[in-house]
Amino acid sequence: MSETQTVFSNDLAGIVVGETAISDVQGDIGLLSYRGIDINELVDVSFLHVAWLVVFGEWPTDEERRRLKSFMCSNAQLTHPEQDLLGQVPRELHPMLMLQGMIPLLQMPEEETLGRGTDAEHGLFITAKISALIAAHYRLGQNKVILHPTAGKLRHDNFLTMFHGKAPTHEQVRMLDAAQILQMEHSFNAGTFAGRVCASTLAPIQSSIAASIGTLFGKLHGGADQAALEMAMEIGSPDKAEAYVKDCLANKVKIMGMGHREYRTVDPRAKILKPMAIASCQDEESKNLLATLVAVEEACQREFGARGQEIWANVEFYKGAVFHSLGIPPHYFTAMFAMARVYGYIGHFLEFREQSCLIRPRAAYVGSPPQARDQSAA
Ligand SMILES: CC(=O)SCCNC(=O)CCNC(=O)[C@H](O)C(C)(C)COP(=O)(O)OP(=O)(O)OC[C@H]1O[C@@H](n2cnc3c(N)ncnc32)[C@H](O)[C@@H]1OP(=O)(O)O
Ligand SMILES: O=C([O-])CC(=O)C(=O)O
Repeated sequence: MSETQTVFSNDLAGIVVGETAISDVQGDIGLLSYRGIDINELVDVSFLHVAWLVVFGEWPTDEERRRLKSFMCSNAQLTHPEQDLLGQVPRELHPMLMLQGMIPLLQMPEEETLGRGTDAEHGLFITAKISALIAAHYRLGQNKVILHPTAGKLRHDNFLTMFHGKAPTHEQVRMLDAAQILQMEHSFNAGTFAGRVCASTLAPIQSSIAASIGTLFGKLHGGADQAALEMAMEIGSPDKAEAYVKDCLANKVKIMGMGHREYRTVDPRAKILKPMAIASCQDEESKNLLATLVAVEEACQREFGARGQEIWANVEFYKGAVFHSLGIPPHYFTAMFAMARVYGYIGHFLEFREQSCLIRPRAAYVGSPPQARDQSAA
């Protein structure tokens, strides 16, 4: 056991627990970059190219692009055994629980086609399967047939077609690409950290990704996307937002999609997603939802301002409005988040394994002191 200074922290806020070269979250000034490139510059780049950059730290060559595209398409089709397994999953099970359960059951490919090692091959195989699992789970829940990807189509063109059963517009694909790029990676967030802890025991990549996905599910983390849009639906209209916010604050209820552990200003992803939501919410119902979200954000800022504090929307707040405009039901939002974040998880798994060590903190024991066993007791 190494001699280290004892630091006590329940929530690890502000504690540095490792190094990473994958992304940089500059919370004070609201900047996020992947591999040294600001997300504002990455948001319009091809989705799979950014994914490769996040995972491997360099842009793919032309040959790697070609191989990756075809690898993704061929694996975004569920095999018969995979379809049978998914068929056993209760239809009403939350998609995040379905993903966390299904990922370790996937049969990993034996051959390597991407030339980046077994862990990377398995990780990217899982990314392709996640999109297929989400679309198939949704369609089974709708009593519809499972659809397969079409070779040559863009990744999210295929996904939206497999989900809805009809081809999306070019604009919808572009919007989903951008939203997914924005969610791809975020340093040592809870889900990624859980995956690193799992990787630290030398568990395989599918265990690490499943651990991350289980952690992403909670409402204080990735699950806030579903919760934020459902909150707007429950509030119903912008004029009721102020009373809702006051009531939450009076009862110490957190407002979903607001606040962040690292950002002390607006989350740079929310800054991009808000105008996207404004552009995409066109029908009356979507416009009302969006106006309700805006009213919640403003009411939060007024209430916190009155106490001399600040609060800002995070990535989750307006993302739901964008997904809603793409016809994605709220309980699939977090699974869509996982579908993007998994590239970050893979990058961290590969990075961590380069300098692997067991992560095992210490606890302050506060139970009864150890006692000698009463020998007279039976
Ligand atoms: C992808 C992601 O994971 S982004 C985050 C998604 N999560 C959410 O949107 C859930 C809502 N937000 C929250 O619960 C929090 O802001 C968190 C969990 C994200 C960050 O929490 P922490 O860093 O622990 O901040 P903390 O909870 O200490 O907040 C500081 C103060 O602001 C308050 N606060 C922070 N966020 C909120 C919120 N959303 N609603 C109401 N009050 C809030 C806290 O109650 C606390 O007040 P206090 O000092 O009077 O006790
Ligand atoms: O970093 C965090 O704590 C949460 C977050 O924004 C993310 O995971 O994208």
